[in-house]
Amino acid sequence: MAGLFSSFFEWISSLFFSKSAEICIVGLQASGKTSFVNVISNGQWSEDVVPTVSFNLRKVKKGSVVFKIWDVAGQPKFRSMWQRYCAGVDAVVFVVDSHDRAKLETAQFELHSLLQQGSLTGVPLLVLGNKNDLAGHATVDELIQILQLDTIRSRPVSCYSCSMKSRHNLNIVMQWLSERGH
Ligand SMILES: Nc1nc2c(ncn2[C@@H]2O[C@H](COP(=O)(O)OP(=O)(O)OP(=O)(O)O)[C@@H](O)[C@H]2O)c(=O)[nH]1
Ligand SMILES: [Mg+2]
Repeated sequence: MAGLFSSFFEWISSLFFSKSAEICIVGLQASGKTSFVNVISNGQWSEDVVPTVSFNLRKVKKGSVVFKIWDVAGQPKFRSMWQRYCAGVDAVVFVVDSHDRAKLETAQFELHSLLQQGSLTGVPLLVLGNKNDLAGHATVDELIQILQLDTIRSRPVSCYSCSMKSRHNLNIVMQWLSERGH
């Protein structure tokens, strides 16, 4: 009963005290960016996701935070667009397929090229090591090392291992993103 009452109270307060956060999601193709947006917006995970062309803009309300989310395509021909959508957002989410170890070096290169852009100065970064439901995925410690996350200065950086399929760690990811709301 107490739980029901507090959920009701949270729902009422979210109607009156909503915050907003603008998020840009980038990363190599097939890392799971669109899957992430699908799972957090309607709970649906699918094996058949159409590769994104250019970008999608979605609005998602979670608790008291309204997220404006740029889901930008990851194929090589679209990567030069990333910086345009990342400029001035409240957080950049960089998604990697932690099971596809052969692509981690390219992910490292693309991440650091993006962060060099002056328009992204100070923007918080969240790195998601997605697909941790697959055996042999890279751990957070491995991702920190291979993606050279410990060399990133002048911005908050966090890294979580997660799975859009099993939803592992999605609560903590959404908590991190909600803290970017204002
Ligand atoms: N096993 C597993 N597969 C996943 C997971 N997340 C996404 N996938 C699959 O990975 C494939 C690519 O997912 P997308 O969400 O389209 O990837 P994307 O990063 O949006 O790709 P682009 O739009 O081309 O940049 C799809 O077949 C998804 O079902 C996960 O957590 N585990
Ligand atoms: Mg996509």
